[in-house]
Amino acid sequence: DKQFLSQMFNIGLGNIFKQNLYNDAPQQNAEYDFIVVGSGPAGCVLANRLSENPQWQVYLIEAGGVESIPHQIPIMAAYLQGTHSNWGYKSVPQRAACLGMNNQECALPRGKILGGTSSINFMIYNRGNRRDFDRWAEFGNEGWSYDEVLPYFLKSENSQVKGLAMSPYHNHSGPLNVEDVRYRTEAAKAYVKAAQEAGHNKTDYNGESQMGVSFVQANTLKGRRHSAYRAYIEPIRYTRKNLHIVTMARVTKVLIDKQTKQAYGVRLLYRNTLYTIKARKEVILSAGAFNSPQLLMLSGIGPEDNLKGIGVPIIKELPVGKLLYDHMCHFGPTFTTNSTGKTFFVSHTTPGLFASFFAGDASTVLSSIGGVEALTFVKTPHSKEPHDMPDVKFITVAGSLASDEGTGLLQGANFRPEIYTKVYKPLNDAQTDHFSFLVMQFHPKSVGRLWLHNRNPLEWPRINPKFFHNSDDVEDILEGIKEVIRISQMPAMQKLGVRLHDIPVPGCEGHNFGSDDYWRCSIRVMSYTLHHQVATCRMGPEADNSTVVNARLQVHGIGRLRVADTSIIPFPPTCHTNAASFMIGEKAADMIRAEWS
Ligand SMILES: Cc1cc2nc3c(=O)[nH]c(=O)nc-3n(C[C@H](O)[C@H](O)[C@H](O)COP(=O)(O)OP(=O)(O)OC[C@H]3O[C@@H](n4cnc5c(N)ncnc54)[C@H](O)[C@@H]3O)c2cc1C
Repeated sequence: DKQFLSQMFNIGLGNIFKQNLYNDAPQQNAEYDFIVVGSGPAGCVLANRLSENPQWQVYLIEAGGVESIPHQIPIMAAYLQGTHSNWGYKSVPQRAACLGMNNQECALPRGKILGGTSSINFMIYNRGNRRDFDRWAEFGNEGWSYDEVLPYFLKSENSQVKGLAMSPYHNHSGPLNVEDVRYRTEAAKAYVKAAQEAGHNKTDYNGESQMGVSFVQANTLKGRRHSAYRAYIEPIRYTRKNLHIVTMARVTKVLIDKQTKQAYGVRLLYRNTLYTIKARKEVILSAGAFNSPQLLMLSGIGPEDNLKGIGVPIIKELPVGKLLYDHMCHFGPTFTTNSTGKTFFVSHTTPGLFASFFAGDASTVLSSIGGVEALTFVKTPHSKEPHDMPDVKFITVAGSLASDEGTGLLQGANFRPEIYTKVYKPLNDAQTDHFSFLVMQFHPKSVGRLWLHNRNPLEWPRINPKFFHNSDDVEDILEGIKEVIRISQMPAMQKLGVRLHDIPVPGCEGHNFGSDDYWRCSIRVMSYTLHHQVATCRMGPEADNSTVVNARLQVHGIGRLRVADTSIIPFPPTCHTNAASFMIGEKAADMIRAEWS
């Protein structure tokens, strides 16, 4: 069966064929109206919306390739991190977090593919708290309050979630599909009930209030991944003649006139040749929270000390990469039930399952979005946030690191093998039914940064998220873990015989299992980022020396250059970041259209 899985990975001939046939290979000194660098959600939206104007020639440049069969199968999400669709970044070794990872390096995957990270992510659709956006606006970003961004969330959404047909918070005619996950385990159903027994309301977390529990809303279409590529590019790729797309092409620099401080194009590496591509109107960086700042710095826009240190002439001094927020979580706790044989393990996969999936059956385990089933937004007792602002979230996941038997998830997250062999393999061996929680903190006090250690554009930026340098962040997650355990003791859970899986994680055996100190230790060992890096090109008024772009997403002091992706988000949001990236793309496209039309 494992062999069958690996064979599935190697299929994709149709895509390779398409990629060669429809690739708009660069021509030296070619000119377009807009150059969009990077095809994540923001880049795909921009490419689509700007090319709605037939007068405008748009060039979308993507460093990676195209989706193939495994990208479509939601349960395989974690495996995609082991493929070329992932840039494969790792943090510098951490001293206060990721202690369970090889060399204490946290894995920081990012999509390198047409569709960007939306083609390898876990497909959770989650927009954020009203107060997040109101805070962006209060920070000096005119036009970004909740009431002003909601129309752009709606514009992108095609909701098919049951019970939301009449909700003013949802649209049913946008390009990006949102639906329920049809495959649901008994444990998840019991959990949603138990959370309500514990006092958490059932809610639509993308609606009036986030607070409470809900089954997850997913970016899938009939049970298959619906990425930015599928939603915004595929439907127009072969028909819209003014949209030009090149894949496997890497932008190495933005070209900026030193006198006028105007961007006029990009340098592009394609099949070992460097090209100059020119923009008549604008260059838009949508290369993601690591690569947009990297490209700015390679182009002479960044902190003076860093650029001087690597010998890049400075065009504009700005605090690019000086801020980096992310959402850390604790992988666990895991709970067992008193049954066996129901939990999905990868060795249960059969060719028949794949056959029914591709025949259109969206109800099998293959449509489960990497095992994610329910979300609970919680304000813990020690939180000083307003009453409607959660500080932690619980992600209910079918199974655990045992589900893929120590393969995709373990390797993708860079966990040391003994984490699996000691803590999770016993669940495999006994085929014990179980489920887990990722307990995530929304508003960390720890702040990281990103910098370049040389000017080679093909090298990784250095990334130090400094997770848990402020131990208040650990305390928030500890509060969350205690609440999860309380919910597990509710009648609906007890009917399944739910109990805490109590094998201590390696490195924490010295603490009494279940004590606060045990969990504090476990939080630092089993730290697992949810990959919501933001603020590396922070949006805000120019007078604020922590910001890189203004509210129109224009780089301060540079003409014809914008950044539009999650790097502009000024504060850690109360959500996952994919939906926001679509919203940013929609809003950016509207602003650009208004300015150039
Ligand atoms: C494993 C994982 C799981 C996640 N799960 C979820 C989830 O379930 N729900 C959720 O809301 N969020 C999730 N996220 C986060 C979310 O997917 C991202 O925040 C979002 O997709 C970011 O979009 P973006 O447009 O900012 O950039 P990206 O999607 O990162 O896109 C950037 C694109 O630019 C390209 N690029 C970069 N540099 C260059 C260059 N020099 N030249 C050409 N192209 C370049 C990249 O290859 C990439 O395609 C997850 C992230 C990860 C990594």
